[in-house]
Amino acid sequence: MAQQLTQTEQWQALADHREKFGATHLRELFAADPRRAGKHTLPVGDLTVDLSKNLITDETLALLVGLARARGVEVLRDAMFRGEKINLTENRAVLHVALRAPRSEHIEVDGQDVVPGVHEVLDRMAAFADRVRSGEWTGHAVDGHGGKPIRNVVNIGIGGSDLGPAMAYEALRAYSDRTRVFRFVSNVDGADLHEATRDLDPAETLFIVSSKTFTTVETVTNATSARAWLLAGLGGDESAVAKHFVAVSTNAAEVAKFGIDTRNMFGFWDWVGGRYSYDSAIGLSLMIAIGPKQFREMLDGFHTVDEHFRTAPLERNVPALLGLLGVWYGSFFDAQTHAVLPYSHYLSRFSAYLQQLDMESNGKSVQRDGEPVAWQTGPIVWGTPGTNGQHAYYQLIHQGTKIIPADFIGFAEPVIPAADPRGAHQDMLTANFLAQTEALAFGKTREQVEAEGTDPAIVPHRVFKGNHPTTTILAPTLTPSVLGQLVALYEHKVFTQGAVWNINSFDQWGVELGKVLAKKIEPELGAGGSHGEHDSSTTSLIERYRGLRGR
Ligand SMILES: O=P(O)(O)OC[C@H]1O[C@](O)(CO)[C@@H](O)[C@@H]1O
Repeated sequence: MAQQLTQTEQWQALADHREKFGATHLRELFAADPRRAGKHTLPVGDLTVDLSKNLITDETLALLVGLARARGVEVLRDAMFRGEKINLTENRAVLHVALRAPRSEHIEVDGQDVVPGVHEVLDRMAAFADRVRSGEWTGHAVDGHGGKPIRNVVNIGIGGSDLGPAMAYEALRAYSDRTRVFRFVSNVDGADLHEATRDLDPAETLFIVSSKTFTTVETVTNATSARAWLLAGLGGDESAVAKHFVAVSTNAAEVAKFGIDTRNMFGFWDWVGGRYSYDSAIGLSLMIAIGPKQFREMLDGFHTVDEHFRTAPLERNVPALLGLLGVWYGSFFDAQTHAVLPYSHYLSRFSAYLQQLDMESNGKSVQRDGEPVAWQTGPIVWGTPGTNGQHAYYQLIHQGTKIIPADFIGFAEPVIPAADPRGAHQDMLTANFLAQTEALAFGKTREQVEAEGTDPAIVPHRVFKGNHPTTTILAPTLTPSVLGQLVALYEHKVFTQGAVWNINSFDQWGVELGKVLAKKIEPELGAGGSHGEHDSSTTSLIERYRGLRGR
């Protein structure tokens, strides 16, 4: 049995340090060291990451790095990059880093170099994307007329087969082909597919059915309904499917069973986890949107941070340090959540994407050997773009009773065209971005409030205690490469935490039970459906539902 995290001398040292740290305020830490910001600001790729507004001293970081070493973060990291099967419960390698490895690299799984296969698929994707983008790939010919060029691309997938491409499309919308419509359907609620297709011409629509397993009920249900919609719109000719459906999957047999020609399938591998997959063929919709060249720039951005994570000493290894800060707050400050607050409207889906990446990876309570953990694991991840959040929930972060460590992500240059006068909003956006972390760190004292002549009865309400920890990530502008860098940063942060906590960040058994029960309940909802064995609450809700539906 591995040594228990909380029994290690490094953990004990951190616990002692936390006791001494007490209520030390960021005001004191900054006052004591004029070089604090410079000392705790680190570059990675195009990103500048300022850790100085965290509740840390040099000693904290040294102790956290010591813990990471003792927990074998570097050892596990190197095993991942070597293609070892570190996903123990599924006996799989974890090689999303191979998806963005240059052609010249060699990474082996079971003695086979996987990099050539990665590039072969990327090349096929690029050729296909170019054909769609140029209008060479046309839809089904109807009534003797030639097929129409594809104007609408609808990705059907869920979880990792949706959140990544949907987030990245939003993020890189400004780099996308604006003459085409891109939509992402995930929810089995028929409203999703209905809204995504109601104004589209089937003759101009391409569906990309994205599913690693190709057995996910939501995706198969939506794809089946999409095919029915297509055929209804194109005169029922089954041969239309080949022109309007392509698949992205690891499961050729299921793709064929569904009726998609496997020549129109783009593959990936079992060593790519769903939530780590949007830089694989799962990103096909994104590649059609932004073009192969910019897609590859995004992959290069990922690779830059992969190399940093692989080679930088832990003391200066940004994703590792971000992960360690999460360990520090989760276990020593009782932080339950972690906010990610991007100051870019284009990153509106970023936190939703990170929710799966982080919470599906590290929402675990047993260790790699199956023993229960006796420490906190992954946080609740949430957030929306600033400045909107400032007018909604920031009140609680500033003056509530909870500690909410937060990442603030901002950009110097706006992405909208230079000629657009609304680019001038950027200074206001950035002023808010900077003001918030300053306010959160330093707050406003009773003395300051009183000195403003505030009514004494109101004074306590206007005090900001400050000392709320934040990390600031600043990039020149949001490009495909920078997006890749940001995502890789969080992937490796999550990895680091999983290694420290000794959990398997690469399986997701916690999603299974609900799926199994839903399968059992579904037939019970229909007219004459038998009553299965359930608790009294579930049984009466099933009955109420049937009553409401007149069954
Ligand atoms: O790509 P698939 O196989 O349809 O799976 C979709 C998603 O379902 C899950 O398995 C569970 O929610 C995710 O991990 C995955 O991203």
